[in-house]
Amino acid sequence: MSAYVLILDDDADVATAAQLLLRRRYGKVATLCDPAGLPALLAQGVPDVVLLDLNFTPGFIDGAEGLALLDLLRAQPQPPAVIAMTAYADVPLAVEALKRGAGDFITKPWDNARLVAAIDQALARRAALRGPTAAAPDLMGESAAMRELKALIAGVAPTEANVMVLGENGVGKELVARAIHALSRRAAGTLLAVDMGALPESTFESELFGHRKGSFTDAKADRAGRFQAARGGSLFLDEIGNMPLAAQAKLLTALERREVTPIGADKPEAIDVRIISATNLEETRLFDPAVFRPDLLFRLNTIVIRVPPLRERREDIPLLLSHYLTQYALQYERPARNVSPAAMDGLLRYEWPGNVRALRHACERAVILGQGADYALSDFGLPGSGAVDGDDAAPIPARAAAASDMTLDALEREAIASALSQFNGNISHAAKTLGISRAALYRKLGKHGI
Ligand SMILES: Nc1ncnc2c1ncn2[C@@H]1O[C@H](COP(=O)(O)OP(=O)(O)OP(=O)(O)O)[C@@H](O)[C@H]1O
Repeated sequence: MSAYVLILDDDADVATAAQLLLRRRYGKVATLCDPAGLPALLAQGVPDVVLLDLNFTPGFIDGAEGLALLDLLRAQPQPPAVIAMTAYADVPLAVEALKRGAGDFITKPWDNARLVAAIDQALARRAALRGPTAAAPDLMGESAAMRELKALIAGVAPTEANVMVLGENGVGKELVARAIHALSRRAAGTLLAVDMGALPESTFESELFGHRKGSFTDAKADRAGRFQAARGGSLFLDEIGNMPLAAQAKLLTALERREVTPIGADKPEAIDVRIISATNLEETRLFDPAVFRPDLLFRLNTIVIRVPPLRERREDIPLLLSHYLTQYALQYERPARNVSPAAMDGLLRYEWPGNVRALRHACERAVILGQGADYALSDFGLPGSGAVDGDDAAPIPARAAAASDMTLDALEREAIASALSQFNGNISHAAKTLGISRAALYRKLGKHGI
């Protein structure tokens, strides 16, 4: 990650040890042993995090000089997060540092994992302070649940922690993954998405780890795997719960060693990716060792983000409706219309088993097929949403009749939308019904921007 960490310690050995530990993890790690050089260094750029030795001058252990440096750091226009270090487990001094604005403190000799965790947390807090609601602009919703989700994303994004996103079909897990990447220090790198459920076991290693020319019949040239292609960025492993156990073992080895060996290569290659994974598997299934290896789970779910289903944040429905109805009305050049009060009532009460994806498809359908002055509940074509009530206009027009003025492209969209809605957003079932592979369905979803 491209965070800038400064180690301010008069003991050059200590500073170097910390630098060696941290520079593999953070973009820039500088050391400074003479505090007189601090103003000049700050003039060149303020670090994100400073590890500040409080007992700075040898022989002086009251911490006065360290605290003065802390004040100087805190006085910067965009002050760094400061983690105070003390060799003496000097609690009063550490407390004084916390009072003066240090975010955390650790004692020397430090525990490596604790030090890294403290830096990650400091970075997360800084990001959260930048304002969680400004984060994740694509994720719409102002309900308490969505605000909490966005705050969590903003807090977690700048850390290097692997994140597992859980939630039902169509709740927005991929959007969450994209938001995490966009707000992370890897944002300048790529976010590469891999549908783990659609990856055939036979090509699993080649796809993920790459291969060398001639290593098998079809290996006509060297090929980088997804791990190499995402270097410096994030790898989004979608549908992780659908991975066969054998593939899980291979993925685990790569994550444990933090290196992959392309097929036919004699040397492993170090990996530099952050893993964001997602699944719609229920947690009871995910925690079943017969379904998912606990050791792999442990590697992937450092942070778990649960995306709540739409029925648990119904306040977001009007906003999402208005967004998608407007978007599709523009796209299909249809007039802007309101949702009738009765339709709104039905849409608010609907269970939305396919979540936001289903809502989006329902809006598209309503825009294409709706005939009344306002949108009626029946225009949204929700399975089991109940009868059309008094206020609402005509019954749902027959698809065949409406299809005559639709383009082939729009028909394809409509077929995909109704298959997804029929199976509550379940990609595997929808693909089966449409007679195409899951991978092909994903491509079509991308093509239609669904
Ligand atoms: N909060 C939201 N705001 C706006 N659009 C959303 C939101 N959540 C989901 N969507 C839209 O719903 C659709 C499904 O979202 P996404 O692909 O992220 O869901 P998912 O949980 O990854 O689905 P699946 O489990 O089926 O892969 C996308 O079109 C996405 O843009």
